[in-house]
Amino acid sequence: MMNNRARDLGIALGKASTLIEALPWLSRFAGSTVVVKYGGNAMIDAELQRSFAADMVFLRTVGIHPVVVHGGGPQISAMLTRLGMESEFRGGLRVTTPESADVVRMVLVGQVGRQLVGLINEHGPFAVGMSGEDAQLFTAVRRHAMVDGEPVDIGQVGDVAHVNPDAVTDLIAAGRIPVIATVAPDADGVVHNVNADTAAGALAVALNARKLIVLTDVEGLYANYPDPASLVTNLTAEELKALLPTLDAGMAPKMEACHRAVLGGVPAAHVVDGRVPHSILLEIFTSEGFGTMVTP
Ligand SMILES: Nc1ncnc2c1ncn2[C@@H]1O[C@H](COP(=O)(O)OP(=O)(O)O)[C@@H](O)[C@H]1O
Ligand SMILES: CC(=O)N[C@@H](CCC(=O)OP(=O)(O)O)C(=O)O
Repeated sequence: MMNNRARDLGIALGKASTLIEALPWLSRFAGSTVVVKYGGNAMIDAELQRSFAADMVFLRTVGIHPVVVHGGGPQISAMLTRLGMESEFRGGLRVTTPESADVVRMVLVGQVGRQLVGLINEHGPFAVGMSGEDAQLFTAVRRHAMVDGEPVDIGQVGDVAHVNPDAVTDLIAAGRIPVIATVAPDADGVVHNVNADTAAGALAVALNARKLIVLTDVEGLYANYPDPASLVTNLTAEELKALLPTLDAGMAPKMEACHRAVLGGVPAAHVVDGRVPHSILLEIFTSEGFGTMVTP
């Protein structure tokens, strides 16, 4: 039987080797911007939210610039239910009336965004919440959902037509962590509901990010969903392009965002399991990486 001293030494050596394994990644990514999309389904547990906040502060402390784009789909649906309103999705996107657009904005900006800002700021004066409306961060253009190959009108739902990166880079230069809610005005000032994966992909391109990391509630992309043996660890943009039309509602916007990011010059886009505490750190600072990685 192993004595306690030998066991403690083994644990200590394991910790030291984890730290030393991080060294090349720490120097490689210092000074770069990483866009992290934090999905509403990965936010359900308070402990996970706290570890997510600590991870963002960890990245900032080692000289990486994290930019958080958050979702909140389940939280919007819960609020709509409380208000006696229906949630309807077409092609993975929420059908958004002027009334539900108000609720989307209230929940993303006033509830989910505030919560994340508060958790990050338990560590110091770092996080600043904003939405696509602030400093003209995003200009939206109305989009349709694709259902059975046909475009369907789903109301006030937008894609990102234009990004003002200064709105974010000014905050980064001041040492802040931007926490972004994805509602955005169109050219006429009408606020649109933008899917958070979509917005994160567009923002990663506009910021010349080193990585886009999408945190969700599944290990990564399954080629043959839901067979866990079909987890795809790496794929190129071209391989992904072939898969996109086959993907179901939840995964489609994420993989489209990864595709848009790498085609737009982001060197790597990842989908990782937000249910695993510190999965972002495992992805960035270990040689094996974590989840699914898309490269150009
Ligand atoms: N091919 C696939 N691989 C992995 N997950 C998939 C796939 N197709 C559909 N999904 C579903 O997508 C979900 C993630 O999307 P979603 O629920 O919108 O999460 P989020 O709130 O993080 O944006 C997974 O929980 C899974 O049920
Ligand atoms: C147009 C559209 O569908 N918008 C999303 C915005 C929030 C989101 O994307 O949240 P998750 O990342 O948690 O799914 C919605 O209304 O649910």
